[in-house]
Amino acid sequence: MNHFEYRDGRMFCEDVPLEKIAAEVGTPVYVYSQATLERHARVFREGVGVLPRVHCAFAIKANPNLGVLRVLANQGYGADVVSGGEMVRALAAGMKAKDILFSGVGKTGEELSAALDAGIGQFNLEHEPEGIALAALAHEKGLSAPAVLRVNPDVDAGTHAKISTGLAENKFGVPISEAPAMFARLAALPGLDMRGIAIHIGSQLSDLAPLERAYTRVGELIAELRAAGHRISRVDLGGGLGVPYRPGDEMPSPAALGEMAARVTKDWDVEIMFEPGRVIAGNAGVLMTRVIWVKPGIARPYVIVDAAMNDLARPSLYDAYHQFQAVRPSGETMNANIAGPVCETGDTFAMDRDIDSVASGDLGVFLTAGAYGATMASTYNSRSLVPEVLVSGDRYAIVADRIQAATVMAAERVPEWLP
Ligand SMILES: Cc1ncc(COP(=O)(O)O)c(C=O)c1O
Ligand SMILES: N[C@@H](CCCC[NH3+])C(=O)O
Repeated sequence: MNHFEYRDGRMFCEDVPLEKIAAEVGTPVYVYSQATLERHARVFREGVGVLPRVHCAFAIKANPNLGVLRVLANQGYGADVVSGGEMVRALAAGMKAKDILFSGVGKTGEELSAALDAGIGQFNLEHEPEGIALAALAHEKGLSAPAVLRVNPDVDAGTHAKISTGLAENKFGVPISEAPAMFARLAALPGLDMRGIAIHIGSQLSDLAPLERAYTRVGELIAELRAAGHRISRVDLGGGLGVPYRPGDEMPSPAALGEMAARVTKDWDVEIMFEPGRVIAGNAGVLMTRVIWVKPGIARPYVIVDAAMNDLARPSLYDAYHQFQAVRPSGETMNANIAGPVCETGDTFAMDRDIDSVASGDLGVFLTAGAYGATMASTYNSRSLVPEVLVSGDRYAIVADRIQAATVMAAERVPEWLP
């Protein structure tokens, strides 16, 4: 069931007309459906639930809003975090420290120390010096840090180059060929409790085959590590499942992922972690915007909307496609470019696209904006930071305020030596 649907010719999120949110909160604004978040969380958990021992940690970089995180915490999700800031959010949202795992190639000593103090459940080590530093910090505190080694399986995930993470040339993980010797050295350190292996080969994967190749390589590595006498109790299989952005896009389901993972891992006898991000949040949110002008262009008009690349960076960053729909469609269509007000030629959301006809003042939405949307927003061009709204049934709450340029400016100052 889709929780963004038209009723009487206008788009609703659950039982709230989007026009009401636009009138009361203004635009641009992100709108999330709690029911969709809950459904996605349940469907993913049930899909991978065919594995005997499995934990789900939401990759909170996809959507770190506190309200959204609370919904997922209530669904039993832990968190995959990549910074001290994300850890603080996960804890504030009610996720238990033991259900938090810490990924990322550049964890600082300060972040590692804070995570040890918080008692998080798993450190995903990205290279040996990081493991040595963590071991020393933990030993000093009289602790033993639960850790897994992230390996780079050198598998082409078949996704956009900028969101591919499992190729040898990418910065993530250690070469799988070097993993056995490195694992042995790390396991020998006091202060580290080396429990297993982690991988994550990329995001927006539309095919399970690269994941299956990567999992298979991990299976071979586990056998090798066990043969060398290591106890392997945990494997983190990362995230990456894609979502449909365009009408007709077909993506593997969580159930298909679960079936494949159960088959490949059947003899592993370990706890399995998953770190889904986009598949949980992507289609649970839209970015609502108002048309400012329809400006004539050479081949087709530019629909200038009040959202811009600073609010939703994916189209300008990855040429990503986000479907545009009018909140109150007239039934007519037009061929147009859609652009924002930012002073960059690349501040476009769509070029040469057939869309619902819109005119100045009309509302529209960019779909599938719940993941890597608001979280990547900035205040470029001194625009406000975009607000976020969570809908549940016929209620809505503003879960992130619009931060005005003046508020951002209040944190800046002119040095006293300047006249
Ligand atoms: C280590 C790690 N885990 C999980 C994710 C979440 O990925 P996705 O949103 O594609 O599920 C990412 C982002 O690609 C990541 O880097
Ligand atoms: N920001 C990317 C995903 C990055 C995944 C993080 N490892 C996107 O919008 O598609």
